[in-house]
Amino acid sequence: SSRRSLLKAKAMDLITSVAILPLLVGCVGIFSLFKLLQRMHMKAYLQDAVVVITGATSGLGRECAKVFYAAGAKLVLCGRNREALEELTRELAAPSATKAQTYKPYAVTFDLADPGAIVAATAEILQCFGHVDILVNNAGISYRGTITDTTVDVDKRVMETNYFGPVALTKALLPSMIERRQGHVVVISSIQGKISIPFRSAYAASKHATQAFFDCLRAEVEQHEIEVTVISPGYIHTNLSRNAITADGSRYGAMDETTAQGRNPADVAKDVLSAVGKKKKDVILADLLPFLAVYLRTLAPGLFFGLMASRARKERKSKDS
Ligand SMILES: NC(=O)C1=CN([C@@H]2O[C@H](COP(=O)(O)OP(=O)(O)OC[C@H]3O[C@@H](n4cnc5c(N)ncnc54)[C@H](OP(=O)(O)O)[C@@H]3O)[C@@H](O)[C@H]2O)C=CC1
Ligand SMILES: CCCCCCCCCCCCCCCC(=O)OCC(=O)COP(=O)(O)O
Repeated sequence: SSRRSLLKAKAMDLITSVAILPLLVGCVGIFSLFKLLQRMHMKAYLQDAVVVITGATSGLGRECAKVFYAAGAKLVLCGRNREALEELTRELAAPSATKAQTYKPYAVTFDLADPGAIVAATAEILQCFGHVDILVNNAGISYRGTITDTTVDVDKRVMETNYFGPVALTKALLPSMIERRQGHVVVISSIQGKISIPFRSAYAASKHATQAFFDCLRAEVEQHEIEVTVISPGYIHTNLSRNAITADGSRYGAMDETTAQGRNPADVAKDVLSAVGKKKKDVILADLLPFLAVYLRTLAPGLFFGLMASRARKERKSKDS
């Protein structure tokens, strides 16, 4: 009887391996096919798409310009510094390995903190290629300071650049997207649009407002076939901390260690391209700790606020010593 049960066990092994193997092969095959179709769809979506990128003069915006250009997008590059935009255009025109058909970008210069300039810029943007398919609201400034020392003018400046500017530009471009029943609004927010850390009040507030506004927009424009993607990166190695403003409105001017140790902007730009190509709705591009912090804020707010208070105490102490 022991021989019979051994045979039975062997037969069972054979049956399960015969059944599991094709199942595994099938799953891998379906997954690969799904990935291939996704890549093909992404390629078709980005090739010839008219993409407007704000803050294209440096950092993440500049790298986004490179990846969207290489994907065959028709770019409208925005920033305040015309020379930097022209230099980028020359760099993009240099021979590269891309197989996609590429197009010479247009440059539109305007200050996002100036509502009048946004109206004029919108007309110029729409004239470049006749319409806009994808708007990447990337431009932004950061801030460092204590709430008690910071003038309300500084709060407003950060809000104007990071929140009212993108909101005004989006509102100005939306009617033409709605009319075509086609469009995609992307916004580069921050992990600080989901959690608030000490000495970043104006910046975190502007990014929380951004998250809220574009979440509302997503729901409202779904009926017009318009996509909305909110991207929340963690630290990136750019000039963000150097360009940050302080409590009295002066430039911070230093490269913080957190920024210096941040992700390579070229890698983040690839993730942005992928999120846009896949029409993702909300994406966090950060390391494990900030990622967990977002969940801690929701699941155990008391603990999160305690950690932030201790962070504030430590930072104040290290500044005083
Ligand atoms: N670096 C980081 O750690 C992180 C960055 N982010 C976000 O990424 C985005 C890009 O920042 P990043 O590349 O890091 O920083 P950079 O300082 O390198 O780039 C900021 C860009 O925004 C533009 N800009 C700033 N103010 C204005 C304005 N008033 N009008 C028009 N353009 C303006 C700048 O253009 P100009 O040449 O005119 O100054 C520049 O191109 C920002 O929204 C930032 O909040 C999010 C998470 C982390
Ligand atoms: C279950 C365990 C959870 C542990 C959580 C511990 C909490 C740790 C706090 C981590 C804080 C991360 C802050 C990340 C901030 C960030 O990435 O900001 C991106 C920016 O926008 C950077 O701008 P800045 O001007 O501040 O350089």
